[in-house]
Amino acid sequence: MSDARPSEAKKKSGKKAGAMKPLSGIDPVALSQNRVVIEAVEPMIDGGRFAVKRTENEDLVISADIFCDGHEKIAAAVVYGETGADRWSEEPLVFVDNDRWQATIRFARPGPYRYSIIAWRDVYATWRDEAKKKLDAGKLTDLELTEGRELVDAAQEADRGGSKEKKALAKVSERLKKAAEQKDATAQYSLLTSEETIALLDVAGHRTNLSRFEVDVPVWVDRTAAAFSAWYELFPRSQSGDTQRHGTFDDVIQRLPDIQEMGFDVLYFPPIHPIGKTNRKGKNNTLTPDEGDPGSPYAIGSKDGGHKALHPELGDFDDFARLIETAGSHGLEIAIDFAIQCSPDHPWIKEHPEWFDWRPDGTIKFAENPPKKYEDIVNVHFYRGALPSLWYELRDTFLFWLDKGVRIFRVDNPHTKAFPFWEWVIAEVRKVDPGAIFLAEAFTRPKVMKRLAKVGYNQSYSYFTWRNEKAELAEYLTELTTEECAEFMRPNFFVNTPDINPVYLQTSGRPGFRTRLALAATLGGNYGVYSGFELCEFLPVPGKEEYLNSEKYEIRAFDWKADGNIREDIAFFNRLRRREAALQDFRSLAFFNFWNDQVLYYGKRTADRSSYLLFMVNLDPRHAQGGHFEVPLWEFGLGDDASIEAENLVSGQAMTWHGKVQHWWLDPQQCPYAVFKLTLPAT
Ligand SMILES: O=P(O)(O)O[C@H]1O[C@H](CO)[C@@H](O[C@H]2O[C@H](CO)[C@@H](O)[C@H](O)[C@H]2O)[C@H](O)[C@H]1O
Repeated sequence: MSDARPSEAKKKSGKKAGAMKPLSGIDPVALSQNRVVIEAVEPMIDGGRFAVKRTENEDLVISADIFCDGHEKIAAAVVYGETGADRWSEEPLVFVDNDRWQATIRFARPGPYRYSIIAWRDVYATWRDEAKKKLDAGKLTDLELTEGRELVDAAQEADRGGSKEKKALAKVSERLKKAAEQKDATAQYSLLTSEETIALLDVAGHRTNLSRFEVDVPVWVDRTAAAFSAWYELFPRSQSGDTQRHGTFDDVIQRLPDIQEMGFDVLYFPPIHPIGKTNRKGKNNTLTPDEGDPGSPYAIGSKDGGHKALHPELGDFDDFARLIETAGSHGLEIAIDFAIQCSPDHPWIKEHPEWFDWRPDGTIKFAENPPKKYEDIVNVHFYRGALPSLWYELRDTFLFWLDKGVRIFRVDNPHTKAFPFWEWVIAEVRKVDPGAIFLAEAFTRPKVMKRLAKVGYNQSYSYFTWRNEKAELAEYLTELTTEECAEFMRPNFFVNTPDINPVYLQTSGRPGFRTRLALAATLGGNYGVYSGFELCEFLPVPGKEEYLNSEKYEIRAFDWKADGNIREDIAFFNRLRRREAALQDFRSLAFFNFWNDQVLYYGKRTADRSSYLLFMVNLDPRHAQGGHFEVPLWEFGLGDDASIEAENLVSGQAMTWHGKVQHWWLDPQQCPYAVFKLTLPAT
């Protein structure tokens, strides 16, 4: 049973070993400690370079391939704790299949954590296994019992367990000795295999050939809102109800009950800072503004201040504080835009010329996101003279707004800024508030979007806005929910934005708005709506995805309860999201068969099936679509002919589906979606 140590082996062999100097430089004694292999650890991002993301109390299922040479038993555990903490916890890994082991852990509070895996040869379990086989074969000898007793004795010397366990072990050892003196094999065997002795050795016994996975895998834990939230975006200046009067924070306060009624969690504003005059844009993105045109709020900075100032016509910091507080009392958290760019009138340009990229003719290039041109703003530079002073100023700007009660930041165009800056500044802000949330507004190449999520962004804009067909929706959602990116990237499914008036919505009428709402609210953990969506606003600048008379360039007024609105649909889905746990886990998604390419059919569920929802969405806004579909009876352990209760959550009608194949019909003029809650029939 025991491993002969090299010196003992040499003594026993009686021969003189050759020159014991490794030619390869590899010390065989040190290497022999790595008998237990730990590999293919999941989840882990880029070898541990970036953190896996979870929310507070969300399951983190960890798995790894763990094995050892020979046939001996092994044991393994996840060790985990807060980054930098002195003491970590331990959770045993359980063998699954094919050398794969698994454990589930959770973290209760937002912050940085780490986990690793340890594994060892479990010589005591191996002894029990062999002793049992011999006992069953009637061949258990004194020798086996002696080996068992030696393991208990050796455990007393191990550097594990406390004085309580050591005392208990000494007692077991004493009892074993007595039984051995009395040649009582039965007593020895039952004591050596008793639950008490097993538990004692578990806590205090040697861990032979203990291996530790070489990486302490980082895990970032967010508050729940990072993964599950419904956003509503509005321009505060358009909330007065009068195009001739600039809206104020108090006007926004007046609108809070209305937004609460629709059930949103986050109320997000485009920039609320002073707006520059130089190169100001006029209505419909023209470069010839009329006197009195308010300009794009993204053209930040004027004589009234920059990123730490408020647009004077919106109100002052007292008004803003009142808005934050009142929003909170309506269950709404305020998110603001963080757009690192400057109007040519921004105070930074004079105060910190070194932060900008001056051209030989003494000008600064205006910003663009090809093919879009932003003639009214210039970008800062992130290196050279801007490093590190600009980085600290931006960090302090985030902290400034944290101090004002803002904890959610939608960051404009982060892919055009430096990745290292984001990694640094997000870490800095999280030191002050681990619950701060950053949403990356980057519509760019997939790998760039993923990198932003890896360096710390909690949420990401996505391509959802342009995925309309059944196959492309299923393919995109499958990627987001099942591939590696699901461990670190959380999309926010915006149905529209002030920059995106999707062609589908321009052409689909009210049914299309209801369809896109149903998809975003039920497929997305996070989803968002830009105001006007509830009114089915769709008028585009001809041939473009831009809204005609966009609020980006003028003050608008809306009748928020105009006929034909879809506020009830929005409220329905937001209520459902809050009530049904199945909708709160973005990844609990499965697509099922509906034999019609115009109907997307999918399910969301909790692990215990206590919340199990099915969704059918007609993607064709013009025609009724129907067909046969499969009821996932197998998910409940039922056969194809079994029955299941299905409650239609749209109509409230309860029904029983008998058998796996059923039929449904979706008329977009009536309702383009159906939602069913499944439960097993009462027995
Ligand atoms: O470039 P994106 O498509 O990611 O859009 C975001 O950033 C733009 C620049 O900040 C912003 O554009 C708006 O503001 C500009 C500066 O004032 C202005 O020139 C553009 O015409 C206007 O659309 C866009 O709104 C934002 O979402």
